Amino acid sequence: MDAEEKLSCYKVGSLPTVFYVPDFITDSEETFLLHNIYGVNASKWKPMKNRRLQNWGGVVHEKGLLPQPLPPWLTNLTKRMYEELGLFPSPLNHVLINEYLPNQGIMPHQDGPAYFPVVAILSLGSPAVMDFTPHARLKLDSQDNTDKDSEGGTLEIGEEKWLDDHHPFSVLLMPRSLLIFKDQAYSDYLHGIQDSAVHCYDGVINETEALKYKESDGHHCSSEEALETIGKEECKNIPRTSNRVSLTCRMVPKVHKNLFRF
Ligand SMILES: O=C(O)CCC(=O)C(=O)O
Ligand SMILES: [Fe+2]
Repeated sequence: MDAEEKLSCYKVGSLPTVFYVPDFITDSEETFLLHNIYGVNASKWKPMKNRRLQNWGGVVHEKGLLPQPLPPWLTNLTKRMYEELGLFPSPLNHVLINEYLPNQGIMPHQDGPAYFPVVAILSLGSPAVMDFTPHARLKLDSQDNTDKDSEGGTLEIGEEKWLDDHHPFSVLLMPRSLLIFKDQAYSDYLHGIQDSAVHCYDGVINETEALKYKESDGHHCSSEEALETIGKEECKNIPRTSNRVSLTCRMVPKVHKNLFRF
């Protein structure tokens, strides 16, 4: 099986370019990564308004990357992603690590133009739901909405209409899973995580794939309490009881060897 065939087994939802790989890493690899992430000098954490982050691989500018080598504890992972996924034209050279407290998230956004348009997000710690919303330019304006509404009235919130069969969708990100999205999912959609301590996973595009692994894992997940409630029909909510740490792994094609040669 080549990389493309292998990846097609992990396709979720109706877009051809969203993939969810449950248990991409093992428990001990998760522990190893968290140990290194929390072992760095405190100054490596950059506080943001609603999360904090570590930047590895160098500084990304609009025009490219001022590179720094990735630390050895990340290179096994990036090498594996490069080789196994077969989606990047050259080895991944940039990793952004985000840490979210249970009530923190990230505003809907599109990743910057400096990156090659494939992103691989590894999740650690607490589960979370990531929401994808079609870009505003793909929204029919309110006049169009009213025209298309069969009742002739105004649309309720949540009934927005989108061009070309674009629809909002959500993905449940379990610990140790890998989410990959590219092309249309990268350029036509914003992605974000709500900053609430409870996430609803009703209707996520990968419910089966995400929950299949929960029964058998038997490990001591930092979010065990949260996991217990998952999968019960009456309660499709995840209480985010502990921190979530994500590793956003990407490739910046344009690398600047010299600081002054931008
Ligand atoms: O934490 C995540 O899963 C998403 C992070 C993200 O979208 C980003 O760093 O651009
Ligand atoms: Fe992002």
